[in-house]
Amino acid sequence: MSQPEHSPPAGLAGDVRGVLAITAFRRLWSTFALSSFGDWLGILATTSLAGTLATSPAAEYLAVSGIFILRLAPAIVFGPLAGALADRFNRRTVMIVGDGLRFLLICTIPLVGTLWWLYVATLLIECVGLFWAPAKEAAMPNFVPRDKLETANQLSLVADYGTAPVAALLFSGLALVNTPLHAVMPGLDASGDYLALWVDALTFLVSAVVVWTITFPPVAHEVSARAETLWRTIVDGWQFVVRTPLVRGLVAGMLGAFAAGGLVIGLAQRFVKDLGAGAAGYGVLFAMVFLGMALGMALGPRFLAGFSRRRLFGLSLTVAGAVMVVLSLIPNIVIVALVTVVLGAAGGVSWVCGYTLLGLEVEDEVRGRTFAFVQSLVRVVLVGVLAAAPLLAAGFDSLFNLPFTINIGTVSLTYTGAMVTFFVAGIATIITGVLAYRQMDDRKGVPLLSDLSDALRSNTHHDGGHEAGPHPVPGMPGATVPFAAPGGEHPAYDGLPGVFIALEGGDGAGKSTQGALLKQWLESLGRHVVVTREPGGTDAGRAIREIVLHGSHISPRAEALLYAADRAHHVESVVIPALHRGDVVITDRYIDSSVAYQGAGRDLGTDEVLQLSRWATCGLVPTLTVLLDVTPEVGRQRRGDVHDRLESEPDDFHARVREHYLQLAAADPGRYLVIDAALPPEEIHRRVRERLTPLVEVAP
Ligand SMILES: Nc1ncnc2c1ncn2[C@@H]1O[C@H](COP(=O)(O)OP(=O)(O)OP(=O)(O)O)[C@@H](O)[C@H]1O
Ligand SMILES: Cc1cn([C@H]2C[C@H](O)[C@@H](COP(=O)(O)O)O2)c(=O)[nH]c1=O
Repeated sequence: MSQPEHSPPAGLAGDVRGVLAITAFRRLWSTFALSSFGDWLGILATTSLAGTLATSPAAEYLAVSGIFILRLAPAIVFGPLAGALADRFNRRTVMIVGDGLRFLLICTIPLVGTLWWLYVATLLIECVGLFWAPAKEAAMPNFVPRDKLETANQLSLVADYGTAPVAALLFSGLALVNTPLHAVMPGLDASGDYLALWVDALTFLVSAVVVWTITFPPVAHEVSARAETLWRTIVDGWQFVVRTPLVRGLVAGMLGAFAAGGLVIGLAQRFVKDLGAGAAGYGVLFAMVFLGMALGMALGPRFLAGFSRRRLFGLSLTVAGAVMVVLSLIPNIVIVALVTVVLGAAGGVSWVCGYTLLGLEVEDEVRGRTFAFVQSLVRVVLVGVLAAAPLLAAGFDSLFNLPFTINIGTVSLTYTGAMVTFFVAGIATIITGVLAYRQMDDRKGVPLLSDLSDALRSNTHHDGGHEAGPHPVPGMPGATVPFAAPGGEHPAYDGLPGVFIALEGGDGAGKSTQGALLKQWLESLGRHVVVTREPGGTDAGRAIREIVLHGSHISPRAEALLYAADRAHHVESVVIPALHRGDVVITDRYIDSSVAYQGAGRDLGTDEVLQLSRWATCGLVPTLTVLLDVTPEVGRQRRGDVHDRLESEPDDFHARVREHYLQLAAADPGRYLVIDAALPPEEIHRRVRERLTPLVEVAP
């Protein structure tokens, strides 16, 4: 994987520069932009040409819709097949051949110049695009580090949709310059469609050449994948989506989002007309949706940088649904226009989160198939919704005898079938969002509102700066710790106002349960509390968590280093800022987990592992560590059937872990509270409170 050639500054612009500094990605991205631009220009030129080539006004309407149907239909029929094939072939080759074929096919349209060939060529171009798109989507995550994938996805979406207005402007410009050109070049038609098609073809040729210059990172599975049967590959891809709860939730959520979006698009014209706003209002509404989407995609993930992406996905969907309900209930064009920005923003956030999560959570081997399934299903849903929306609205009109007007004082509100459809779709989207949230939640036990406010506060802290500057850390060139901490071994940690509590113990000991109870209690005392965890308290940490807990085999030393890496980033970006604000930080696991699990459990040496974590954290030590002492048998019973990599270790591994935890606590009783985890949760909580009361009461 290529690395950035220089260290970029922080912030959105910095992130974007950081990703674009990866030369191979920059080139790949330029091909995305070129191909998308070509697609938009192609849509405009082919639909316009279809209208021109039709022989009557009625035929004109059918000819134009025929182009749209032909653009959507191949995905429904061939989408999964194309995705499976894209996974089996070299992605670079698929992209070069795909762009080359599209160049040739587009050239044939003005050369043949008939409506039937326009249809055939459109169908073939779309079929080629079906192979190109999953190859592109599946290749991209291999070009950027995992923590930059979200920014890369945002850039990819900009390439996908930001090129649409540019193509539209160029299309209009080409129509203008076509008039003098047409006089001297008889091969061009009078309307400028052929000229647009020639330019369109050129974009695909350039894109093919650019892809040809890019070296793709090697993909381990390519050779073995070729040995599988095609049918097996398709079935595996489909089963992967259906059987993996996270991906299932993600795909269902994304389809819900598209269904809602399709419904808004399908009924927007009618809805605006019902509001008495006409074509101008329609234009404004569209502009607002796109403005909102752009804002949501660009700013949402940044504004909530520390917030779980899985939670954000479900949450943004739910917000989108709620906004649709508001839209349906307040039929006033000004309010609708404003609220539509929020709808677009929520849709944009869920879209970028969904794509990022698919890129992160789906293994490279089946990623192409998964993206292809999603893309095909999205199209099926869009076609269905676009067809059903007017029927539904008309059905509601006759069922409820609409329109119906309510007069509230001087305000009169008129409800139509379009609004009832929006209302129903909004409720359905809320349900989808809530289900996706519940199925994908990776912060169970952490209340949503406080999680959100923690993320917002951390963000404000990062972006807003603070009075004391960051401290350079001796021995770590370039690293800084913003402030001093209580109980730290490093002088930079002296005097941090917060309280740092670590919850430790074997798997299933009840740490999350106690963390949630503790937070509730501390908040009732008026303290601000940050509940976090290791591994996975940050975005980068969540990616590390996937590798260490759910990935394939990794060597014990690599595992120890990954936990240390997660910890280093967690401490610097979440724990220290919160302690500086004077918050109480409760972390579910910290250094002792590494010492017990990797040092004793994996037998890597407890001293070495401790040194590694001390270095990673610049010696930040918790104010108090609560050790919930659980036997391997009880822990196993509580965990049930689901086991991650560490949990699947045999009981003697967990016995070594437990033994070492107890040794650590015995060596420093002043800093540990050991509690029998078999006690009832309320009793454990009472004991923790008793010990913590003096610590949290003296603090501000
Ligand atoms: N004191 C207790 N007595 C009995 N059951 C408990 C107790 N505390 C928690 N449990 C139950 O045990 C299970 C594991 O609890 P919890 O998720 O809080 O543990 P954990 O240590 O955070 O787990 P892990 O480390 O595996 O993530 C849950 O079903 C929870 O309801
Ligand atoms: C921090 C840390 C964790 N582990 C292990 C311990 C658990 O099996 C998992 C974390 O899962 P949980 O559900 O969040 O308890 O990872 C470890 O081996 N080393 C560590 O440093």
